[in-house]
Amino acid sequence: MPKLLDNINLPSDLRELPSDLLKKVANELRMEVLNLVSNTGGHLSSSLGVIELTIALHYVFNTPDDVLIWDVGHQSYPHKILTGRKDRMFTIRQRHGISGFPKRSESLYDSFGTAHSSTSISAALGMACAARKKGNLDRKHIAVIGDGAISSGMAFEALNNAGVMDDINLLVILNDNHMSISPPVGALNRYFTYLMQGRFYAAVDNKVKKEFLHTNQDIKINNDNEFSIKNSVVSKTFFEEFGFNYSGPIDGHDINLLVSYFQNLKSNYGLNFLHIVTKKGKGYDLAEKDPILYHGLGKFNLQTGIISANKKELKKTFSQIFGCWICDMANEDSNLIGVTPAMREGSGLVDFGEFFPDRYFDVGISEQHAVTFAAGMACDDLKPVVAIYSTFLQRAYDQLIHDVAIQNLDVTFAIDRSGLVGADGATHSGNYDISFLRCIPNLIIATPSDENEQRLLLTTCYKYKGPSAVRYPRGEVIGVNVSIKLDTVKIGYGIVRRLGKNIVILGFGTLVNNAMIVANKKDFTVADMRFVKPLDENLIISLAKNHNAIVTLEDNAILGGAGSAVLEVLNKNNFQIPVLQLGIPDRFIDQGDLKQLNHEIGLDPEGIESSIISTFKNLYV
Ligand SMILES: Cc1ncc(C[n+]2csc(CCOP(=O)(O)OP(=O)(O)O)c2C)c(N)n1
Ligand SMILES: CC(=O)[C@@H](O)[C@H](O)COP(=O)(O)O
Ligand SMILES: [Mg+2]
Repeated sequence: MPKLLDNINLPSDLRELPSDLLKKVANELRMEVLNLVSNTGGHLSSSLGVIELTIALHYVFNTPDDVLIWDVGHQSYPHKILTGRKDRMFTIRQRHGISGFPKRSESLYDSFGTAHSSTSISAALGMACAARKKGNLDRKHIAVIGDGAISSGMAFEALNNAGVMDDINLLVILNDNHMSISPPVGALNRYFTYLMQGRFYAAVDNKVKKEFLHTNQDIKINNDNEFSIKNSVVSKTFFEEFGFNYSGPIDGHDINLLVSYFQNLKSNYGLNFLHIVTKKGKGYDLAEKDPILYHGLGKFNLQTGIISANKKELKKTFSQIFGCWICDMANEDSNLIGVTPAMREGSGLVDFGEFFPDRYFDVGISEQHAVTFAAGMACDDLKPVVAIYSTFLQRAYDQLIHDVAIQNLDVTFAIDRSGLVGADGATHSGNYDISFLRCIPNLIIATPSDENEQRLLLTTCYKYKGPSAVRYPRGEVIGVNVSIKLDTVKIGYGIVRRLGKNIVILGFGTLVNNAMIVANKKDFTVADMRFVKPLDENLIISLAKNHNAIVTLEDNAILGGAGSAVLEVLNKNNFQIPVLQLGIPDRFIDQGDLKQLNHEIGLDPEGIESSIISTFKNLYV
């Protein structure tokens, strides 16, 4: 059967259709996304939840002239399919393929690059101000933001700013699916439920209503599946108080309803806020039932869904090792507190949250708050561990310096996803943490080379009374035995893993294992430096004295990283020796398979060996 989607390559094609065919387009688009992600992997649940919204937006608004910004952007797959990329979607998240997030360089329809959350309202507001200045009063600026993303401070800063601006053509659409990656947290979420209670809305799928409200004890759904509303009157909403014209909540899966709302809003110049309710994973039963599992995933079989592999056969991940460690440490120390800014599953904190509910805090997408919140607890002798992705810690840099380090507070940062992350690409790479952390006084920085070292260094840093950070990469561990003890090592000391000759490789983090492969072949020396700060100066100088050249190796940006720290030590000691710095080159590295990326930037064993040979060919033969 010919599909409508076959003839839709751009939103202009969509706009040719009568509105009664849009439901059919939605069914086809949903199948297209499902088929795609089952073959490529990617962000599924969120994309399935915005099928009708995406179609209605492109149908009514004049994209790309009207600006459309997807917050986080992990839900942009249907948008990409409708905006000229349908035939290349099979390359999504792969090297040189389509990005998993909106990207300005990829399409005119991607008005703003997103991936880190809660930026959409600020960016849309900025563009709206620019349009006002240029006298372009027709352009609409639309920010689509989820109930998770809108809870972040940055979104509020933008709303606050927008609320006092005149002549701004801005539409904020809150896509409220009652989920972040994990179940929603925080009072704002409670407020959204309250809005649902107070503002009865027509024609919403009762299944959606019921599930949306199931956490709220006050709401009863009677026999004919309607609400008996306890607090049935909401006077002015929070968003109206901010100066927005609020409408909703409406059913975000009713495509005709969305179209009629958008047609009204299109001609309504000013600050508009539309609250829609959707279901994460909509239309794929398995994802509806378990939107967390189907949030971001690898390839899977559409019929059977994700089949969990035999756990014994799989290597653990560094996040799982952290998850075990924090439970063990919490058993030993009742002052330990675990904090996550909305990354419970990814950070390995599911068990900790279950076993220690009183000591577990998911603070929502609020990295800045997470860090200062931990600092506050540390003032009262609690021992917070902030589990955070390297890329998201960037958001909380000032809090780390101003609230933790200057006051020398005892906060441990468990920094996951350091180095390149693969399919999420440049926006999510943790390439900068060594560079941005090592200039902060008081802070200890550890770089474990394997899972046993990870546990040792986590315990060491945790027991240190002051700020500390342990960074480890995304994905599988190396495969060494892990001691179940909670042992510590001496802070600021590295260890020589292999004694060879001529050239010494000073390794930071898991790349030490690649260094060992090269060194075993070429008879070089390898030191696992363990700490970037304090750096083992004595070890560096003594190894420098006994070798002809030094190679530094790290999965951090080459600029300002651990290699630079080694150069500073040599310089301070007036030591002259050739040094080759190996690390992540000074450019943004887009998505791709991690192995392939490491090969491309010369950080796999072959690349390391060939860099050393070409640089030092005269020094070791
Ligand atoms: C600053 C930042 N912190 C954390 C994340 C990780 N993250 C990606 S999507 C997501 C949940 C977003 O929830 P919501 O906005 O409600 O969108 P939904 O997935 O429900 O559609 C989180 C926490 C991120 N992308 N950016
Ligand atoms: C969109 C987003 O920011 C997250 O979903 C992220 O993609 C998770 O990454 P991991 O798969 O590394 O947990
Ligand atoms: Mg959500």
